[in-house]
Amino acid sequence: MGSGKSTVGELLADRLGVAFRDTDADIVAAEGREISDIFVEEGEAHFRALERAAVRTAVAEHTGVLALGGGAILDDGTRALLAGLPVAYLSMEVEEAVKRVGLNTARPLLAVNPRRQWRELMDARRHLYTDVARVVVATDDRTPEEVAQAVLDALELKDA
Ligand SMILES: Nc1ncnc2c1ncn2[C@@H]1O[C@H](COP(=O)(O)OP(=O)(O)O)[C@@H](O)[C@H]1O
Ligand SMILES: O=C(O)C1=C[C@@H](OP(=O)(O)O)[C@@H](O)[C@H](O)C1
Ligand SMILES: [Mg+2]
Repeated sequence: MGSGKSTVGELLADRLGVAFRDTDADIVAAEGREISDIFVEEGEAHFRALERAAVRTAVAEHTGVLALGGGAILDDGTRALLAGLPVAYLSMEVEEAVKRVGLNTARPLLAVNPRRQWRELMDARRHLYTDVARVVVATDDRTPEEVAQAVLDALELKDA
């Protein structure tokens, strides 16, 4: 959360001259309510199922850059959908995460004690990110434009 998937994904799509999609935005549009409302009203398991369906649809019908939510990799089915695709893991340290999204209530999983919650989430998730990703790009001391360039370089992609 907050590593820049949505921001950098859009920049990357511009650089590549392809379309951009974001599964969180797809879910909000399809459900007609915010992510935080889905978590509160129906819980995380339900959100992960909606997310899996959104990833399945996007992978099937979209050509371009796709940003996922940070917890998408927790779901076995979602990880299976990503197998073999050029997935980039945008990493950062906890202090940078707190600066970027620390008290942002749009992210329900960080709503209370963001530093501790972010550490706990990362302890549970780090190995899944590195398993699924083809490349890892550190974002801490880079602007979004620099991150996009680093992803292009790491995946050996060329500008449009
Ligand atoms: N490389 C960066 N440096 C500084 N701030 C960033 C960077 N990437 C993203 N941000 C900011 O961090 C916040 C979260 O970015 P976002 O793209 O929504 O992350 P994600 O989709 O991974 O949760 C936004 O306010 C965004 O402007
Ligand atoms: O890490 C997570 O579990 C989540 C990350 C969010 O997306 P971003 O990673 O784009 O913030 C969003 O899908 C939801 O709040 C849950
Ligand atoms: Mg996002």
